[in-house]
Amino acid sequence: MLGGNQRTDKLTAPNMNSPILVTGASQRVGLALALELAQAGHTVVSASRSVQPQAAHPNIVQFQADLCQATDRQALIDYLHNHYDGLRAIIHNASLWLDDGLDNLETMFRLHVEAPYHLNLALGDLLAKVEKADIIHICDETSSRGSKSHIGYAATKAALQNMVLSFAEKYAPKVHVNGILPGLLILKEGGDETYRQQTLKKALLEFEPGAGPLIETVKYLLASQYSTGSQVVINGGRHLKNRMT
Ligand SMILES: NC(=O)C1=CN([C@@H]2O[C@H](COP(=O)(O)OP(=O)(O)OC[C@H]3O[C@@H](n4cnc5c(N)ncnc54)[C@H](OP(=O)(O)O)[C@@H]3O)[C@@H](O)[C@H]2O)C=CC1
Ligand SMILES: Nc1nc2c(c(=O)[nH]1)N=C([C@H](O)[C@@H](O)CO)CN2
Repeated sequence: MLGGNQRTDKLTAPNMNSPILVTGASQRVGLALALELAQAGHTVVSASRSVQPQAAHPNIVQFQADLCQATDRQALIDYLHNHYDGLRAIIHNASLWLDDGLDNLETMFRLHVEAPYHLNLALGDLLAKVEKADIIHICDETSSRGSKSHIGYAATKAALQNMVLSFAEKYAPKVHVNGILPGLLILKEGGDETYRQQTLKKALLEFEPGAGPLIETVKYLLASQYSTGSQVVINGGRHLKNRMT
């Protein structure tokens, strides 16, 4: 039973002329997400600095871009406007988990804040051309509690999280804008076992989940007809561990 402004399921079906832009899809979580969406029939435009053979799929277009650079972002914006009728979704996944320092802070600001801000503003017209459009910001659960070891990373992810609220209001009702706040997903390759064990024990669910929880959440949000301005936490209950009760 569909009423009011509800959309029919057929509108969430993959539309080959309205791709999903996934930033940072050359490895790990972003790559797994891009391949999952491509296998579901979506056209995926993947924007990263490197082009990877692992991302080769008939439905994936790899667009090489350093999203810290406005000129590269503009080239991506122009490409999308020149080649597609609309844009089904933008998933801002590109990120750098850098140590603290002024240069690294500037880099993370450019990637986590400036790039999503620029792309959301410049691509709003393409998103508005499809019935069901989404913007998803991949934030971090440290956005809301800080991180003494990654102050700049957490601060820039917090800004990314805040922009969910502003763009959700700006683009309603045609474009839904939501944030995903992961805890642990995939540890860095080659990390030491001590760090791994310490990290796993920070959550109630003491295991390394991989890309799955994020992919499931993206699929839910793409299908949702009543979610915007939401922040979906997927952290294994980390916020409840070792509380001062
Ligand atoms: N892994 C985890 O446990 C957690 C991850 N997250 C978040 O989930 C998302 C995915 O995480 P994960 O897969 O580990 O991330 P990675 O750091 O492994 O990959 C980040 C991606 O961003 C791309 N990227 C980096 N810099 C740029 C740039 N200047 N321009 C364009 N693309 C760039 C990289 O591609 P390339 O180098 O080719 O440019 C890569 O594809 C991220 O947003 C992350 O912050 C949040 C919490 C936990
Ligand atoms: N861009 C990235 N962001 C984050 C990463 C990563 O590898 N790349 N990793 C983490 C950690 O796994 C953290 O969640 C647990 O130590 C956080 N963000």
